[in-house]
Amino acid sequence: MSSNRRSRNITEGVARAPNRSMYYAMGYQEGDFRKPMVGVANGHSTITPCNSGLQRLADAAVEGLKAAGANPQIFGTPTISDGMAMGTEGMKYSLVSREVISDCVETCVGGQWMDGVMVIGGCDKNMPGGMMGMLRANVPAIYIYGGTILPGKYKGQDLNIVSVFEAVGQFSAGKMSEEDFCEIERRAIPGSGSCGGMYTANTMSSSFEALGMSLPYSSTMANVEDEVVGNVKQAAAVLVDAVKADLKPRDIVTKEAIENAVAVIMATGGSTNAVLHYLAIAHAAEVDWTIDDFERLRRKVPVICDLKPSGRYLAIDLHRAGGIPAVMKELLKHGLLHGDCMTITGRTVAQNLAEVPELRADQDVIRPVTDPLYAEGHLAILKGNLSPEGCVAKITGLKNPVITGPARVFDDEQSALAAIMAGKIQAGDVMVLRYLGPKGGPGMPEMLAPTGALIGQGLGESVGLITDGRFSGGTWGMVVGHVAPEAHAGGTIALVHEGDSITIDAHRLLLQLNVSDEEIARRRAAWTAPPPRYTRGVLAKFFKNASSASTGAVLDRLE
Ligand SMILES: CC(C)(O)[C@@H](O)C(=O)O
Ligand SMILES: [Mg+2]
Repeated sequence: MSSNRRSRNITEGVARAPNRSMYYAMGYQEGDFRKPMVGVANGHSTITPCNSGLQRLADAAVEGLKAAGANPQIFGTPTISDGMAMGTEGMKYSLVSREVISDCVETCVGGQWMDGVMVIGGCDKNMPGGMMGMLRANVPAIYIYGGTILPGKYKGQDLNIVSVFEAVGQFSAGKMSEEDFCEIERRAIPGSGSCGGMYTANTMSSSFEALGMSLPYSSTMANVEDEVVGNVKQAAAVLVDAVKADLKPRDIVTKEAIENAVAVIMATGGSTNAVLHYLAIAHAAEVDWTIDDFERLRRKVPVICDLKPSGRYLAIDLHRAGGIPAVMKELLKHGLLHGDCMTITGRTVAQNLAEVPELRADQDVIRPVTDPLYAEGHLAILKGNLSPEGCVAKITGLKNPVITGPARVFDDEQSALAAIMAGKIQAGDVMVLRYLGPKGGPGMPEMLAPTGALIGQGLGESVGLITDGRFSGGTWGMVVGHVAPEAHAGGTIALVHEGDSITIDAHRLLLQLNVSDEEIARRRAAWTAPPPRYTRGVLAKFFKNASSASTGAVLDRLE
């Protein structure tokens, strides 16, 4: 056992007799105090299908760690369900839960002097929250993704959660029968596992393989399949080896590793949330990374995976086509990954990929770099007088990459959704959803309800939507999120009047309010910040401490 065994701080020496005595109650025997103590951050929860299949993984983790000669210590991490909270006040707690999870991991690992930790999660924020906690604690660690969900089935159609959000728009526009609407609602989510497209959960899990912090093939497994249990057992042995080698997360999560992760996110068409989360992950890792780094990578890395929301396939189809290793092998072959990055396996990216077969000819989920879906990445950083700090848009596959139109201004999500459902939003409009940022929301909620309804009504290509809030990984269309500075911080988005002309230009990466500087200055002089929506509890803490979306909306930026 390497000299770095941190747990000796709580278990060795005469003075630690009272501390040790507590461990005997946990079944420790004399010899156990020389073994590494490894935490298992168990995200199991019956709140949501994303996390309802995790207990058997936590049980396998305990078994695997004991077999590898470690003392496992299970502790819980919470989750909320983005899919259940979407469109409600509850969605304000979604990004907050990222911070709560990272605090849980950091607190338990630090408080108990753990020698290593395995974090097991499912829903969207579990992954970034777990990674941030692992990086802050910086003891040998591995991430276990609970696994994606299988598709629901109806009338020969593969269904997933985004099918239901889009059905709301179709049904409200009279484009779907009530029977179909109700059947889609009932059948879209067939069991446990995280949302099935390349939405936020699968985006973050896939990127962790590229980051080097989870095992090859693990990020696209289906939760209901037995292979996820085998992955946990293998991960337990790998983690104990990493503890012995003192291989810590910050030895792995370097700037080059983050570039690998972002390259895979671009190649797979991943969620806009990845921008926010990798700004936060880089901050936790003390890696020098800014919002402009995404644009540098976007220009280099093509979209080579045909995945929902804007493509055809689900994460399970990607798994069956070769998984993230197949994507990484294709990118490495074309010099789009750093092959020398160390990974949790103790081997480099290139060594991990050496045995991975070339792209199979019998699949069309993953395309060769030489014949991509889109020659450049999809996650673009737009700037302009509406978002001088930068904001995020998915810009591939847009029929109308440039839109200039009258602003339709809403200071909350519910009134915007009501306007869409009532048919009050027309083609050519640019919806402005504001006071939904990190402070204004607070909690920077995701806007899948309005964007899904626009798609369902067939307005996804003709109506622009900008917000200082976020989007779900299931969002696509002419939508721009993370506008910064946010309205509550006095950003220009707060000064937009109904009917103002706004331009969203995906070619020039521009988000512009077409009003004179003098008029904007006059409006700014007259603007005052509204009072905080919450004055107690986690939302008040988030309001007080959250940094701008352009720096990850983190709570521990001291400068
Ligand atoms: C409900 C979804 C699709 O999981 C969304 O929350 C996301 O961010 O992807
Ligand atoms: Mg989400």
